[in-house]
Amino acid sequence: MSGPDFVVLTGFLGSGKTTLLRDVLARPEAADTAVIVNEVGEIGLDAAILREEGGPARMAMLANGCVCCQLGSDLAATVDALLHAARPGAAGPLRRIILETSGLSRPGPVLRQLASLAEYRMRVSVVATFDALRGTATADFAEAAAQWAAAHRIVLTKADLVAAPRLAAARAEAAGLNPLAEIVATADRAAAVAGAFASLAPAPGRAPALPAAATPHPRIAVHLARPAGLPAYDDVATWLDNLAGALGERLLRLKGLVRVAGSAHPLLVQSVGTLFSPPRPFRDPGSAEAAFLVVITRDAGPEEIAAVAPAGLFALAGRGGAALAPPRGPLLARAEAVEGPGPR
Ligand SMILES: Nc1nc2c(ncn2[C@@H]2O[C@H](COP(=O)(O)OP(=O)(O)OP(=O)(O)O)[C@@H](O)[C@H]2O)c(=O)[nH]1
Repeated sequence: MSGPDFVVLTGFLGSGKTTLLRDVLARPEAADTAVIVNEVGEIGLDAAILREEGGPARMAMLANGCVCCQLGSDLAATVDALLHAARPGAAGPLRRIILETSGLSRPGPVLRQLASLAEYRMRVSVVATFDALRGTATADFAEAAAQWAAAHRIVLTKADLVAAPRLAAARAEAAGLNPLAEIVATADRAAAVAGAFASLAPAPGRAPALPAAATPHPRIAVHLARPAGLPAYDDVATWLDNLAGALGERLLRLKGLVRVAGSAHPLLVQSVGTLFSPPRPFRDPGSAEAAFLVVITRDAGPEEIAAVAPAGLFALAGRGGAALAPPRGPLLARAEAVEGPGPR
């Protein structure tokens, strides 16, 4: 049996995370939702209603049964406390936990902390806000680029402040930055709020379409890598390791299905930043022939990826900016296993 959905709500400073949270908490279906916020005051909670002072998590029960909790120093302990908290009058177990992260944080380290809670079998996903008014203006911040690239879903905010053509353009920008993400782009605020936190549908086992034009920001590139043949597992593992080492923080996201010699099913391979989920067989029948990796990078051109050893393992197609920065060389922080979201 699987546990609750765990949504990491990310997005740059001022992009509308707290407003989105406040709006979802006002909905009747939020009764089985818990939220973890950095600043209790942010969503208009009176600190005085927080009833647990000494425990690992300070909590408040909202009128509709939703639990609100302040992030403690230890995320795992906070989540643990939430899942075990008594909820008077609540119908059943929590169905969803939403963590609002700081506007200047990257999702990767949060996902790493969640890996220690694997026993709860939560379905973890990353939802990022994208300010329709500002668009890609914040993409020069490495954190903003990392947030969008990590997202399974990107929600356009401030749609009420822009005209329909700008909303459509913003949708295309978001899709161009991360073709793996589902995009919620609607001027209907209620639909946007509901869509932002709905359970994610499984993704088809095929490569997403690359944007027809360059990505909407010159420093962010989306590459489609296809294996040149049927590689050995060890060669793919070495290539991924070398890619993470060569790009370091410039590797924003990687996801795909790769057939390897001796395996009946393609392997689902994915990372958020350089944090890799353990590769696992992807048994979707429609994916038997699938073989592709989508690699989203910042300041890294296709030639740099093509040079990763073993060279020639993948053939590259790419869209995006030129390599602006020289390779930084292997980072000490290496790929680390995280329990990522399921195949999508
Ligand atoms: N008109 C309009 N204003 C919005 C919307 N979303 C957010 N805002 C405004 O934008 C500002 C920032 O919104 P927040 O929700 O606080 O953004 P945030 O991402 O939580 O910001 P940080 O906590 O600083 O990272 C506030 O003044 C909000 O009222 C929206 O959909 N429409």
